[in-house]
Amino acid sequence: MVEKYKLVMLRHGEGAWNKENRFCSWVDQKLSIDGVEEARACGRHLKSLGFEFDLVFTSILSRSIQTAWLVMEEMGQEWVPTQSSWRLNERHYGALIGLNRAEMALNHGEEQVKIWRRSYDVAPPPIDESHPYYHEIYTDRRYTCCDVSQEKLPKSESLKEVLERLLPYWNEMISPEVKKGKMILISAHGNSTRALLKHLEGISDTDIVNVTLPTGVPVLLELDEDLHAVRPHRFLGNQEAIQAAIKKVEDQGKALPAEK
Ligand SMILES: O=C(O)[C@@H](COP(=O)(O)O)OP(=O)(O)O
Repeated sequence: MVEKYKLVMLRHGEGAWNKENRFCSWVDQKLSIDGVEEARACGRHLKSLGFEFDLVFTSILSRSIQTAWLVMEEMGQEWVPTQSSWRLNERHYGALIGLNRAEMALNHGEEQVKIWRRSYDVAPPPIDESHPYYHEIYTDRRYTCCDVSQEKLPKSESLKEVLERLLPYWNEMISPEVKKGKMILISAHGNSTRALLKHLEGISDTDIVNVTLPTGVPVLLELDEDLHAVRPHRFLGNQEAIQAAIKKVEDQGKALPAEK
C-alpha cells in the first residue's frame, strides 16, 4: 500500500480531572498547568518537524479547543481555520462521570474498570437526573447548537457508540478535506481518538482494548488513497517518555493511587 495522505491526531493536554484521576468525559474541565505546557511542547515539536496545517478539528469541550489554540500558537499558525463538533467529544462515561478511577477499582475491581474504560462494546451505566453533573451537562448552551436535539444526545456510550456518532462527521466533514490533500490536525480525546484509529487502522474489537493514548502527544497516521492506514499509528516524540506516559494512564485504573 502506498502512502498518500498524512493525518495528525491528538489527545488534549492534561486536564484538571486527569490530574485528580476522575472520569471527566462531558464535564468541561480546563487544562491543568502541566496540560498547558504539554500542549505548548506538542506545538513546538510539530513545528520542529515542519508540519503545516490547513484545517483543525476539535470537540466542543474546552480542553480540546484550548489544546488546539496552544499548539497552533506555538507553531505560528493561529490563522488556520478550526471547526468544532460534539461528534469529536470524549466518550460519554454516563454514571461514572466525576468518579475517581482508583476508588472505582477498589469498589468494583480493576477488571471491571478496565472493561468500562477500554472494551469496545460495553457502555458504562447511563447518567440520570440525580447525577451531580447531569444538569451542568444537559443545560449547557453548547449542546443546543448540535446537529441532534438535546434529548437525542447520549447518556452513556461504549467505544462502538462513539465511533457510530463520530463516523458521519469523519465521512462528511474531515475525510473530504484529507482527500483534497489538506493537512489536518484533530485535537480530541483519548477515546474519540481511539475510535477513529480503530476505524482507520482496522484494529479488531479485541486489540483496541490495548490501545491507550497519553495526553498531549501527537499521533501520526499515514493513509492510502482510500484513507486506510498503510502502517500502524506512530506517537511523535521521545518514545521512552511516551511509553511511561501510556503506562501512567493505564495505571489510573488500578486500585492503588496512580503515581503523580
Ligand atoms: O473522560 C476522561 O476522563 C478521559 C478518558 O478517560 P479514560 O478512558 O482514560 O479512563 O478523557 P480525556 O481526558 O481524553 O478527555
